[in-house]
Amino acid sequence: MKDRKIFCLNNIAKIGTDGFRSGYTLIDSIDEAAGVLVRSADMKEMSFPAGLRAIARAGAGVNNIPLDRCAEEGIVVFNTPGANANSVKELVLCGMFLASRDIAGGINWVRENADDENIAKTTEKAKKAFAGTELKGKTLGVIGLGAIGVLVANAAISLGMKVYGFDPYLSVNSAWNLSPMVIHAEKIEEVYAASDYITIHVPATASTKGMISAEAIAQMKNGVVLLNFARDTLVDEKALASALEAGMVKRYVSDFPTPASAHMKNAIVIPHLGASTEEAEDNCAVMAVKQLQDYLDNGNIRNSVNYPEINLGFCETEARVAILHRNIPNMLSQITNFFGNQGLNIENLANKSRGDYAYTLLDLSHPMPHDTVERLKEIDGVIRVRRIVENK
Ligand SMILES: NC(=O)c1ccc[n+]([C@@H]2O[C@H](COP(=O)([O-])OP(=O)(O)OC[C@H]3O[C@@H](n4cnc5c(N)ncnc54)[C@H](O)[C@@H]3O)[C@@H](O)[C@H]2O)c1
Ligand SMILES: O=C(O)CC[C@@H](O)C(=O)O
Repeated sequence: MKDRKIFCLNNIAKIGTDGFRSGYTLIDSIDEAAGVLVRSADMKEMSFPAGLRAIARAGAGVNNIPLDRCAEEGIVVFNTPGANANSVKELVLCGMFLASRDIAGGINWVRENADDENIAKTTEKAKKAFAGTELKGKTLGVIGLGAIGVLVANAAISLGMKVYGFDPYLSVNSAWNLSPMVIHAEKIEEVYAASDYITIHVPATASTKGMISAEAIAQMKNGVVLLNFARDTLVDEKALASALEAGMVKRYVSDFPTPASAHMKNAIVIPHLGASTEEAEDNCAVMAVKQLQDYLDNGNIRNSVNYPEINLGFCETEARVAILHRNIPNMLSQITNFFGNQGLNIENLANKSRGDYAYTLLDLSHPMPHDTVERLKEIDGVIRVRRIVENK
């Protein structure tokens, strides 16, 4: 097997990296890397070496990775959908509890009065300043019903809340997993109008940037609690700060400290702990490493965010070749003709597209001539060719 060098841009749980088979080595720089494992490190301005074939994000959000540039450079990007969803769900529930009574203020009060001999007595007088309300019977709006949103919605139902869910792109899997007690909001405005608590669980993209705008906040109930465990950029922080000052938004619970949110009145800001549990870190690392190895060793793509999924299992013929290319007419016939003209029979072939890009993975009856990769690269529209397996 060819040597496979992997660079970890963030700390990746050992149980994941222990899963690399022999032939893989962890290295200290990206320069020689065939694969990168990353969590939240910002890769948007990084330049990538010519030998880099894949980036595996141990987590859900991929707004730290330049997906289109990677596709253009023949770098397949993976994430690990759902692997940290339970961890985030638990922190969202915690956020709702923290917003419902001033638990943090109460804990601080106890610390500040730790030397008071009569603290047990003064507690009974002081505690009314930290009292609040229950979640049971209140209404929660969940925007984005993916891996996390579904778990949050279902848990809130168990807590006795009335739950509205909004997701115009709901997947079949989410629909299967969602409690039938969740009320289907056809418009986001229904969620704004009905909810005492609103939690957002959508990806950070150009279209979701600033979706919690002044206009959106104006449609929410006075005194709403807003929870953001998705990304800071989803919220217009200027509009939110004014709404918190005015009491229109009672509390903002966020997992994303920014210079603005860290100073906001009535904000509870957590240092990005959503995915920081042993279980989530292990799940993400194991999944990321499996997907990365399956791509590097077998050419199979699972859970990519910039190339289509393809799985041909293990190669059982003499050779396998992987071709990343543009999604334009005549690519497949040029590729199959190339092999046909050399008398090489294609035993298995998979071809799929995703947006502007496509992937062709094929198994051949006989070993390939040594110049196959270079000659395939000459076809207009081909981005990267890899000779994956030679079973001699
Ligand atoms: N705080 C953390 O540590 C942490 C951990 C994991 C994920 N996240 C963030 O949470 C996001 C969601 O994670 P997930 O695992 O649930 O992802 P997911 O892909 O499973 O779910 C996202 C859902 O949002 C929906 N959606 C997209 N655009 C929408 C819109 N405009 N309105 C309503 N719904 C919309 C999609 O249809 C999908 O169902 C991630 O993209 C990431 O940014 C944060
Ligand atoms: O890796 C982390 O700690 C956070 C990951 C989280 O934001 C995600 O999008 O999965």
